Amino acid sequence: MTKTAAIIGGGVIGGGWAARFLLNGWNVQVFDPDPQAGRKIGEVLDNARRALPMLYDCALPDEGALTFHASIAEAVNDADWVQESVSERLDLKHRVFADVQAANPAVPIGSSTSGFTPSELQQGAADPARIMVTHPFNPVYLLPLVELVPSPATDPEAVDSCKAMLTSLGMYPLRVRKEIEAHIADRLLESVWREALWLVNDDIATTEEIDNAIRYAFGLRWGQMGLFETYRIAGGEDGMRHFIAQFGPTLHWPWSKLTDVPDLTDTLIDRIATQSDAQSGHLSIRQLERKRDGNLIAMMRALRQQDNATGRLINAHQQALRAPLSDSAPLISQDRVIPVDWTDLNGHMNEGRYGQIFSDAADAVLAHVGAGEDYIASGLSYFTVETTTKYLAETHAGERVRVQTRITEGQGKKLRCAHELIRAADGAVLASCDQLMIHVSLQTRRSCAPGPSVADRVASLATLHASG
Ligand SMILES: NC(=O)C1=CN([C@@H]2O[C@H](COP(=O)(O)OP(=O)(O)OC[C@H]3O[C@@H](n4cnc5c(N)ncnc54)[C@H](O)[C@@H]3O)[C@@H](O)[C@H]2O)C=CC1
Ligand SMILES: C[N+](C)(C)CC(=O)CC(=O)[O-]
Repeated sequence: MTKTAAIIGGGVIGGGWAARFLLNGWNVQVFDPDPQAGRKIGEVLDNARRALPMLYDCALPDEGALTFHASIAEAVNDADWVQESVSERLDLKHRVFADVQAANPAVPIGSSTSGFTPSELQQGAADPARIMVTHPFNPVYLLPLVELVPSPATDPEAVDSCKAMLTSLGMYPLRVRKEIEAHIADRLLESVWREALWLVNDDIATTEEIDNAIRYAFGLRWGQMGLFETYRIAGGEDGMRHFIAQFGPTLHWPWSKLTDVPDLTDTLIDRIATQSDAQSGHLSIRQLERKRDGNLIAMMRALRQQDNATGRLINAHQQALRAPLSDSAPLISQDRVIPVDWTDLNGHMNEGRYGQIFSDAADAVLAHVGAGEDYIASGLSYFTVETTTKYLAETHAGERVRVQTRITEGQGKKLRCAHELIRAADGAVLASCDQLMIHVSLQTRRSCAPGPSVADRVASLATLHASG
């Protein structure tokens, strides 16, 4: 049955949560007194619809229904999960929890708070056991981390089910073992932010120079290895011990101003805002969001290829999402969205990627007939010996497509597939590919007859496709 999330507070973060839930098939019920909330969430959702499906090589679940409600009680009434994302004020959050628990006493509540501890959030609550911190990162629909912070009063079962729920949304719940203000990640971000404010305040660097220092170097390192693994390598062959021996003493040198914070005077705020306008003011926030999303997708897809960190998480989520093929005529061998890194300077999908999608389609067909990973590990496989591709219409990033495949020849060593790439929106045929594969032994690297079960599966699908 479709699950329902109530989002209380539909700003930057509530909108991101709404998109994450909706695009993973949940219904979403929003309460936010801001008359602009519907428009703002709609715009975030448009960006999310464009971005999130591009991360995967298969289709996401059908989108859930989004509704707006006139009160907290109405929004949470039948909800399976409540995500509180109101402004960062403890009194406001307490009032929201009171209203939620009066309307739906059993529902678990996650708070997006950047800094409050769960114990602080639970003060005065009717049922503290249902309340925990689930702190996400912007954009919530793309970045997987959620800091999951219970207090000793939080029900451990509610924490376990929250963990499972977040995983099913493709997120990475990091269970924070001891509650602390600003959790783990924001403590780290705060350090960099404070140091950066000093650098601008002391007129040592502009906002753009600081951003360049991050994005041309350690920002790239952090995205795939974090801090400690990176510094282990920086220690050379002797690793962390050598790193600390060399850079330990510098901790006592004046390399940081973190013991102190600059006053946010009007002059400093003006300087930061003016420099930031000069750096990025030519783009609207929505344009910046789209630029950010495209970069994030390209980086995360690269990490998928390496099966590393966030990439490994997305690969595992895709395994859970991918529906098995059924013996239809034709087979639906691919159902996906064209990702942003598949397009070229002409602004459409590059011809090399047609080869990729038809190759992925063939892999799906081979797995379906029993010639997948285990079969290949046993020393048998198919090699492609000929393809003829016709490019019939342009395809663009963000478009949902499917590949329909018929087995047109399936006797002996030969397996011939006729693939058609179809645009989901209007059924237009975008390309076709005739692909001949020959069964081989991976020991001799020469052709040989397939195993009996694979031969039977291929032959029976060829018969089905000849008649269907
Ligand atoms: N902006 C960020 O980068 C991040 C923020 N957070 C946390 O998420 C929470 C929300 O922050 P943002 O989305 O940035 O703020 P925001 O200002 O964009 O959105 C807050 C929303 O709460 C609504 N609101 C105010 N009172 C309300 C009430 N009584 N009931 C329902 N809605 C109400 C406002 O109308 C507004 O739309 C905060 O706790 C913040 O610390 C967490 C991660 C990142
Ligand atoms: C600035 N911030 C403290 C609100 C940041 C966060 O909480 C997480 C993020 O997305 O950077």
